[in-house]
Amino acid sequence: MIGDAQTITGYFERAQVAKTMVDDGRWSEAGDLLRQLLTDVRSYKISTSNREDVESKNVSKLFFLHYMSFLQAFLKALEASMKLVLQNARDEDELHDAMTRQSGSPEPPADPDVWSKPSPPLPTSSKYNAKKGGTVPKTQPSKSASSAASYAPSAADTKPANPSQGILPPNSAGESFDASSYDSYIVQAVRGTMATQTENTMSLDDIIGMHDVKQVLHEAVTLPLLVPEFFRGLRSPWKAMVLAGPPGTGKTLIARAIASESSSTFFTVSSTDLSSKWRGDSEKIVRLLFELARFYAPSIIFIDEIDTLGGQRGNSGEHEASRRVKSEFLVQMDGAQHKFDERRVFVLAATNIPWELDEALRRRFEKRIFIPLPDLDARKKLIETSMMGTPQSNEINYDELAAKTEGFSGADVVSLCRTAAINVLRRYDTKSLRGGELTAAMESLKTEPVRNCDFEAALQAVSSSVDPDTMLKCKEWCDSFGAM
Ligand SMILES: Nc1ncnc2c1ncn2[C@@H]1O[C@H](COP(=O)(O)OP(=O)(O)OP(=O)(O)O)[C@@H](O)[C@H]1O
Repeated sequence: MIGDAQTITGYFERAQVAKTMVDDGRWSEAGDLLRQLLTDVRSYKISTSNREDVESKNVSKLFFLHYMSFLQAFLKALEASMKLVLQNARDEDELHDAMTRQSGSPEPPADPDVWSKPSPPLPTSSKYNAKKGGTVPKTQPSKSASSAASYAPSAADTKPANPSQGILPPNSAGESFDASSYDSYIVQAVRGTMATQTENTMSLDDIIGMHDVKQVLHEAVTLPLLVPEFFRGLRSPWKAMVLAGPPGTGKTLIARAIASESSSTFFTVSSTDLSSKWRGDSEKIVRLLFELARFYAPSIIFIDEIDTLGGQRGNSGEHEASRRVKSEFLVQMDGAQHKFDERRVFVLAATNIPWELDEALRRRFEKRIFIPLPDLDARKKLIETSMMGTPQSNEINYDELAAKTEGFSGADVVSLCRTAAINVLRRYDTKSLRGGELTAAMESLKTEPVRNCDFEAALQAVSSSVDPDTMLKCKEWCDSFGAM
């Protein structure tokens, strides 16, 4: 048993070392260590030499199995996350190499700040959703599309006839997008990061509260698709809307829900990505984003943190590159609003600091809506919904709990419930349990109801993440410029 325990502890220590390597960006070393560790874990056999009797053998076996399965799951998760990070790092390198080759010289950035601050890794997977009247097939990037060659055109093949081939799926009419005026790495960038589409089956009913916002979105996005003949002339549908409110109030959630409910293609992009990721190519990316949105219409382009893109123009701190991206964005918004009425593109943006918005951009968002913190009813419903499926005691008074969470955002309320659900564990001394005892205790804890005391403890640990001053400023901006 002692030998087994020592070996297992050793595995944990090596796994921790591998994780540190991943955190430090030492991918290759971490990969080697993980591979070796996995081999060792798989081939490890429990020793029986130091077992005295059958009972102790069984206990140690259970203990062993419990930890081995935990360790294997941990290693697998670590390996998967490392692969993802590696892929992102490789994509960024290839993208950068391709751009350098393209321009013929290695950078000297005109905008050093923009170049030197890398954005966090962007999502790489992207799937196309079912659209009205047909299903857009999921993209299966071809071998060449996903390889370095697709990012970095070779001398012999600088520009393929249609770089979207193998990268972009046909639209619902079966047409292929002609991306011949774009380099394939730009198409890949938009396809892989900005054109990520929702696969969710969310509905507006999943959003708690926000009745007015849901109504406006229903009128602006869903109804014009269902009864286009009504939305003519003076009734032509709204084209752009900005949601302003504190963090964690469900702005992103509502964007996803309306895209899903209206069966629209969903493009989601953070403006930080646009303004800093691909210096010099950002304008092209914005252009392609809008072109693709029209091609796969009906579409919703969701821009998170629009303030980053649409900050006050002419500010001394504003970089030339950011200015160009913003100008392109304004041009594209106008294009989306006038020329392609039959190809519905709805631009939805979100911000926590609306007062930072450029005036020109603000005007283009015809609807400017304040997303408040959830009220008492909404908080109660959020608690009830979050707790659904988790055993809970009848003693819990949701009205009282809702009253105690005044000032919480929706995300804070969800966090409170999660903390309370986990607090069940703290009522028991699981630290002293081992092997079969621990397994049995955990099994019975699954059905142990969450009690008032768990919520009380959670309320000590979780508080509102919203700064009241920022929230007030947000509300004041909406009172001055808002339009429901
Ligand atoms: N009205 C709501 N209905 C249901 N869940 C909500 C609601 N508001 C917040 N939540 C919960 O909070 C989480 C965070 O919400 P979301 O990311 O949409 O907020 P956000 O306003 O976009 O935040 P940020 O400004 O930080 O991007 C959601 O995943 C959900 O669990």
